[in-house]
Amino acid sequence: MADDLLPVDEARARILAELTPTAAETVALAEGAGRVLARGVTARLTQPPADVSAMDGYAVRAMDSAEGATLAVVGTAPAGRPFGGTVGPGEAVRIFTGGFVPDGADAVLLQEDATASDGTVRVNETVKAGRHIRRRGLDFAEGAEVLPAGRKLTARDIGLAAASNNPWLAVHRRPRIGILATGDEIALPGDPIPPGGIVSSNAHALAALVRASGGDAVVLPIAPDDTHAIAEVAATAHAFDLLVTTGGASVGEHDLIQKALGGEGFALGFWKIAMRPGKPLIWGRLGRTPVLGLPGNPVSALVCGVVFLIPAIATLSGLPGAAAPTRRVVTAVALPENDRRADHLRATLSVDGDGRMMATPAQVQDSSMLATLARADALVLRAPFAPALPAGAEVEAVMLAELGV
Ligand SMILES: Nc1nc2c(c(=O)[nH]1)N[C@H]1C(S)=C(S)[C@@H](COP(=O)(O)OP(=O)(O)OC[C@H]3O[C@@H](n4cnc5c(N)ncnc54)[C@H](O)[C@@H]3O)O[C@H]1N2
Ligand code: MOO
Repeated sequence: MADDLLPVDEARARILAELTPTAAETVALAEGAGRVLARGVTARLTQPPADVSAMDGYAVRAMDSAEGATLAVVGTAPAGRPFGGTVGPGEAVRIFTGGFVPDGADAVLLQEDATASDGTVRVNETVKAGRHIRRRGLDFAEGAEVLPAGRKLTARDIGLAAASNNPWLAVHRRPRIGILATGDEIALPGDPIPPGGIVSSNAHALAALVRASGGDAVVLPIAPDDTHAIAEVAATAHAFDLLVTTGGASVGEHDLIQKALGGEGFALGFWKIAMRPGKPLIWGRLGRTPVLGLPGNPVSALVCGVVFLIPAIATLSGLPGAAAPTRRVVTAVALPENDRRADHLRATLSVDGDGRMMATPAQVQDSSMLATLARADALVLRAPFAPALPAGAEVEAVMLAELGV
């Protein structure tokens, strides 16, 4: 009987449904970029705090400022040093950008439209009431929420939080992701490689993916294919918001993850999904810690990282977790009919003479081939049982660089 394989979207939905955002922590404004607000940011002042000039020129009364009029300059109002008096009939105050518009004035005469001489200024262009004045509260008012909870902070947001006088921000703690690579045959880069062994790439690649997605990655010591060794490392799982394992996910007798975690109270959610690469994905819970068991094949581990781990980190960070955004591109080659597993074809992108984005899937799509994955710009998505497509047909693709992967 064929395996029962869970559809990718359903698997992702089940994973995300079991994750809750991390608690709030307070960080200095300068540390806030890229973090997700746990509480909204409220303006602690009104901006601008009064009517201010948007230009260098003269604060005037519009009714006195028709072309040809001459006004007496009775004071100055640079930014930060308001003029204390009132602008009376026939008077003007020299003003600079950001200066408070003095009482009595209702417009600003642009410096370029004025001729100053000896304590007076001549109006060379009629001024309308309200001209070049930024009204009090134009940008925001004290007490208003300027940034909502759940927002991932951009450089623009940091500027707004600063302007509204917020030196501290309440953000979700970066999700702490434990990464456990298993296998007798794997060795850390630079360490002696056992006979028939392979250098572990998964833990490092996944740690980079976690960091690029806003998480803190903790790479655990490699666990050999031995239930006790895996269980021992897994006993630290409570320290993490999510434990990610790689290897030992499949059906081989050395594929020990489920067996090894069993003794620690592992509750299996699901196993095996309709996806290529990545079929033997495991989802479950070890005590209170969710566990995402990724396949050992390096490309499978990373593609599953894109499809499941990045959205999981988003949800833990307080963002809506969702499938990676896709773009419509054109396949440069004919694609065969797909089988029951949603395919993720590693492809390079180029722009053709008509400006169309063309995707060329690698000819060999083996899930051990990291060089092909590193060269790829995109994952071309092929739904289960998608019909054959001719070259030139449109397909959906995930842009890897946009995800920082
Ligand atoms: N009879 C079957 N065999 C396999 C099936 C199946 O359904 N029936 N599924 C295949 C698929 S699909 C995948 S994917 C792999 C996944 O297997 P495991 O998760 O159990 O992974 P391992 O057997 O431990 O390793 C597979 C492969 O990856 C290498 N590896 C492991 N860890 C790392 C690491 N940290 N860095 C780099 N490379 C790693 C390992 O040496 C193996 O070559 O199973 C298929 N088999
Ligand atoms: O799904 Mo495995 O990931 O095909 O190699």
